[in-house]
Amino acid sequence: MQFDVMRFPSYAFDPETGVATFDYVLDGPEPLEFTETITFPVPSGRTAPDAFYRVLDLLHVVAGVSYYKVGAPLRVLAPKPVPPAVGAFFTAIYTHGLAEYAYRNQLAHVLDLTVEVPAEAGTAEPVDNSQGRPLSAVGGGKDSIVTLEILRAAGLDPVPFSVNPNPVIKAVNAASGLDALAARRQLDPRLFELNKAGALNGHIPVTAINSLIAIATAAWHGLGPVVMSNERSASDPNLVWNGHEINHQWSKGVVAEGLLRAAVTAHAGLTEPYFSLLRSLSELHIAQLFARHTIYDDVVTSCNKAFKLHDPTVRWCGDCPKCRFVFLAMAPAMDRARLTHIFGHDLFADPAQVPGFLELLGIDAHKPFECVGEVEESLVALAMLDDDAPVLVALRAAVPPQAWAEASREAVLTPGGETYVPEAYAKILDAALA
Ligand SMILES: CC(=O)N[C@H]1[C@@H](OP(=O)(O)OP(=O)(O)OC[C@H]2O[C@@H](n3ccc(=O)[nH]c3=O)[C@H](O)[C@@H]2O)O[C@H](CO)[C@@H](O)[C@@H]1O[C@H](C)C(=O)N[C@@H](C)C(=O)N[C@@H](CCC(=O)O)C(=O)O
Ligand SMILES: Nc1ncnc2c1ncn2[C@@H]1O[C@H](COP(=O)(O)OP(=O)(O)OP(=O)(O)O)[C@@H](O)[C@H]1O
Repeated sequence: MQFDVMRFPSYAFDPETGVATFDYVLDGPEPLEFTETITFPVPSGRTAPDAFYRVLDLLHVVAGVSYYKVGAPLRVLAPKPVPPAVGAFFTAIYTHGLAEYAYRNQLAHVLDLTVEVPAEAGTAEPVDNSQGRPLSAVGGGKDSIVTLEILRAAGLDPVPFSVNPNPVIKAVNAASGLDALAARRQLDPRLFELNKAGALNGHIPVTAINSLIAIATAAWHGLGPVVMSNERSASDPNLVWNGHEINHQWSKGVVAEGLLRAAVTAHAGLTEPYFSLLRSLSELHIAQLFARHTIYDDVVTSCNKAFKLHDPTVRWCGDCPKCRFVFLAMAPAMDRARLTHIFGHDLFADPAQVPGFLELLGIDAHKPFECVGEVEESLVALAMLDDDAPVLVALRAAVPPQAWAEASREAVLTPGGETYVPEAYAKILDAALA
């Protein structure tokens, strides 16, 4: 299959049902057409404001990555004039956001794309949304639980929100006792047929898509900022290829956060659209904060296999990089019985897990293409554990002396780095960390 250009013919939105449909074309000798459907929760008695439609303009282009990856055409033509900040955001989504896909499929041209916009538009009138109730994105894992509980403890009355909540997310919301909002996202089923037939495939920047759906929902429901739980280490690349950083978690990183905020403010006017409350924290630090909340122990699930569209696991699979990393990160903050209860497995008792843990410790391979923390975090977590579980004994023996010396507990557990957290929320975070 060969395609010259990707186009975005139109999108439609019905405020009665909350259904938005986004059309895409991969143009070439044999064009392919796709339609993605997103169903927003409908608020009672609120007309969708201009800002909502303007966020849909951004979502239309960003959600196109799932279809772009079928053919990787050389050109991507955005549908309407937008401010320069939006053009920069689109290009970053199609290059950095698809970098892992480009690397795995050896498609160097993807990293050099520029999304073409028809003309430059002016910026939108400001819409002050900073004082509304926060919409708190919930993914079912430990990070968003920590954010939800910090916001709740500060009396901010957060609204939990998820895209396609699966049983894990529903159970987390039930455990929180808060009323949640949800949006439905349906990929064009044709994509799955093409995948079965061997079309190009790979990772897409899903957090950017979920984030824009969350911002549109907040705008329609008259809520305040969308609060994410993306950690410091999400900005850390997996490897460098042809001079480009390849980061599985790029759309969770701080650069993506800044570009997305700037694009939404420029095009939709929202003055405080979106930030990650946990940006300054390591995963290890977040795991320590999670350990304070036992009410989620029967439901919290970070394993990505539980979030597959087809044949998901019920909870933790117990044998993937993410399970291993979160197990290691939580281990210093709770006793082994509680940890084993949460995971349904004791990963430190199983010697078959040793090679996977060695990857996390930076021995033998690059950081896995998964949502796992930095090598230093894994080393510090290991150094904080002093019992003789078989896996821990093997890992201690394998770590070279200089690696221990370079891993600083203080650096890992001290908040730091660039963030976009507004002042009022920064005070709340400080209080939670005190
Ligand atoms: C659940 C999961 O980890 N999925 C990744 C996996 O896809 P798989 O085929 O095993 O399962 P499905 O997710 O059910 O996908 C079925 C097909 O649909 C395509 N697709 C899915 C969602 C979408 O928005 N667009 C799509 O085109 C997908 O490509 C499949 O063909 O492997 C894929 C290839 O590496 C990954 O792209 C799948 O990742 C999902 C998009 C996903 O939701 N993953 C999150 C759990 C995830 O990775 N989150 C990151 C966040 C960073 C980021 O925003 O990039 C993280 O936790 O680090
Ligand atoms: N289905 C979803 N709907 C809305 N937001 C989501 C969804 N899945 C993930 N997110 C959000 O995207 C961000 C990254 O997700 P991620 O999976 O890393 O977080 P998590 O589930 O809270 O924690 P963990 O890292 O333990 O899995 C988080 O802010 C999370 O709340």
